[in-house]
Amino acid sequence: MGNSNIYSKIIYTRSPQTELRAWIKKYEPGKVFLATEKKVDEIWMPQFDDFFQSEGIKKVVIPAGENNKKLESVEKIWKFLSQNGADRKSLLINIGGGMLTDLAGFAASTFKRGLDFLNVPTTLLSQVDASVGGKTGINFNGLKNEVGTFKEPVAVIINTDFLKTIDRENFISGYAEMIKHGLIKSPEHLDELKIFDFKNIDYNQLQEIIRHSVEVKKYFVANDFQEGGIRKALNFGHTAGHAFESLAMEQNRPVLHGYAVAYGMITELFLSEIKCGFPLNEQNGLIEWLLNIYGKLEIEKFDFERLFELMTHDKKNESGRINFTLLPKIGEIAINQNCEKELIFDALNFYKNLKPA
Ligand SMILES: NC(=O)c1ccc[n+]([C@@H]2O[C@H](COP(=O)([O-])OP(=O)(O)OC[C@H]3O[C@@H](n4cnc5c(N)ncnc54)[C@H](O)[C@@H]3O)[C@@H](O)[C@H]2O)c1
Ligand SMILES: O=C(O)C(=O)C[C@@H](O)[C@H](O)[C@H](O)COP(=O)(O)O
Ligand SMILES: [Zn+2]
Repeated sequence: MGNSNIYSKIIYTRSPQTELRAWIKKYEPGKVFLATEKKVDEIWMPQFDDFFQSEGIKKVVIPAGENNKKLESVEKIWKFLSQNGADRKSLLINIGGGMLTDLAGFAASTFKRGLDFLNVPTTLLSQVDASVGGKTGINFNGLKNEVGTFKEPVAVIINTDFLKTIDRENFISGYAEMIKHGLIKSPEHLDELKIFDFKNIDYNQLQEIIRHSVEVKKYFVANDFQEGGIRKALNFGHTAGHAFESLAMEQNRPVLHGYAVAYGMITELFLSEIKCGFPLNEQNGLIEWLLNIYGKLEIEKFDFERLFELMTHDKKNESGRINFTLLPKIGEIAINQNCEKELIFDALNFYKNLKPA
């Protein structure tokens, strides 16, 4: 497993065009390209179109939404790059949420075996998590991120102004990954999240909190780029969370990724108490808080087999065993926690019986 101590340059700015101009200058004229998605294109690109046109940058636009994080969309980007003469020394600028940065990062990292890409994340979730750390990928066969690569963007340009146009659901979806960062590494970060007023957002304060979250992500990425060990911390809540997300998708009642992670964290806090002695009083308080923000995905007993089956595809599994990342306490992780089917069913039953807030 390759470890890496290098990571992309992360730039916080309220003037993304200035930063972009400096990056574009590093590449040959005509060899810089732009990928975005429909909604971001409509809301934000009118402010960028003149700039990109003046730099001679061509754009490909993908339909918005998680169901477009798929092979056909990758092909669309590959074709665009191919038809416009992209080569190994080219740069692809990705502007969008996590769907787009995962997808276009994957397209860039595989086209001609990999060209540079730069992420400009436009959702909270992509600013604190998806655009950073080099996991790229697409969903395949009903499974989350089933095909992907590890390749870091050359830079990530974070501008909190983009967050002024995202809706409340997408804001709190991103918030779940921040809560995860607090739980796995930083009680201080968790405390600031508990008191942050996200009904009345102070964008300067938000930028600082985003920075704290990104620091947690960077720590694990820098120490274990290809997830051989401690990077699995960043997957807390995701073994169950991805199963909930896939189940909801196949039952035509999709949930946002961060919501699924919140449901997954509730389930895995239960397992954390049983397997690692996570304090019960704190577990109760956290679950109540999460239920209050995220509500519940209602599940039935007959869903348990399917959820378990989905978990058997988790990327942390080894030798047919389902491995969770669990917490002995806030800020401490225990990776590779193998749980048997019976215990997983107990956890699902615990989740099922919770009363929505
Ligand atoms: N690579 C990683 O490490 C990593 C980490 C976490 C999540 N992810 C992935 O990220 C994806 C979720 O990302 P997401 O939550 O950003 O979803 P998303 O990209 O689908 O964006 C959410 C919604 O917000 C819209 N949107 C984007 N920017 C906007 C803006 N500035 N204003 C208004 N609307 C805007 C989009 O069109 C979409 O409707 C999932 O596929 C998840 O698996 C990847
Ligand atoms: O960066 C990581 O490592 C993560 O696990 C971050 C997660 O929030 C993210 O959802 C990631 O895409 C999940 O990866 P996967 O390997 O479980 O598909
Ligand atoms: Zn996630």
